[in-house]
Amino acid sequence: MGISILKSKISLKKRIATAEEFRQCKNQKFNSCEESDLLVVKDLSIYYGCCGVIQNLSFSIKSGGIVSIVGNNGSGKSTFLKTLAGIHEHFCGKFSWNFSCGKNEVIGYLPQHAEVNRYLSIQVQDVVGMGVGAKKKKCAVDRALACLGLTNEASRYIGTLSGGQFQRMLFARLLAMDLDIFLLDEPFISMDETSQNILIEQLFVQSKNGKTFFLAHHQDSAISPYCKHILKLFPGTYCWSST
Ligand SMILES: Nc1ncnc2c1ncn2[C@@H]1O[C@H](COP(=O)(O)OP(=O)(O)OP(=O)(O)O)[C@@H](O)[C@H]1O
Repeated sequence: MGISILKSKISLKKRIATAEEFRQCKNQKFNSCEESDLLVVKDLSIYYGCCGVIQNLSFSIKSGGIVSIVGNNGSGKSTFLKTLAGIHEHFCGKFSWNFSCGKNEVIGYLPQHAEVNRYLSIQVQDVVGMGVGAKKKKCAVDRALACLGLTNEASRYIGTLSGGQFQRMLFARLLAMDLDIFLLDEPFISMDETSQNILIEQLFVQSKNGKTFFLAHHQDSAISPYCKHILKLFPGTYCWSST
């Protein structure tokens, strides 16, 4: 079992969204690949051993936008993201990514507890540039750092960052890779309001430009008004809604 790929010839229609747009408008139409679904989930049940975590989940989405995944502790948010990432393979039913709806087939995954040794003598800019080819590196890293408000932190050693700055650095690393699909597991952990707002603004702007984010978080998060779809997980069931 694993991730299957649907073929399609549809291309993304891109437009540039701005931070100003984020502030002024949260109900505008989202940019999307209009004729084909980016992800189809059908009768998906996910297990640890014989213990079911998620049962008979079905939905489909087009590209572009933020999918909010909420639920109590232990409801299966992380497990669902791990399954979509191809890390957890104990499931039945199916899900299919239509990668040709976007331009990059690599999925960015930010786990809830990233296993990064903070005591390595490595600078922020080096971490952010890790997944980028040499030619594009400087430009991509500078842009990602600026997006996350980390330009002044570029040459700091990662062990000196605060928890919130560290989280933003990990997201900047994914942004620098110019991916189209992101799975973010509680990215607001350790973030104060300022850091959260920087990240929320980026998620919104990037989603309006055709990127798709799956975001596990707590229900009262400030990101909620900017989400295109909401998946609420309950024991043995779920609720899917779209704005
Ligand atoms: N490796 C594992 N082996 C067995 N059971 C697990 C494993 N990881 C998680 N679980 C169980 O699966 C269920 C879902 O866990 P998961 O971490 O996906 O929930 P969550 O919604 O992300 O929780 P939280 O909000 O606390 O992060 C929980 O009952 C948990 O105990």
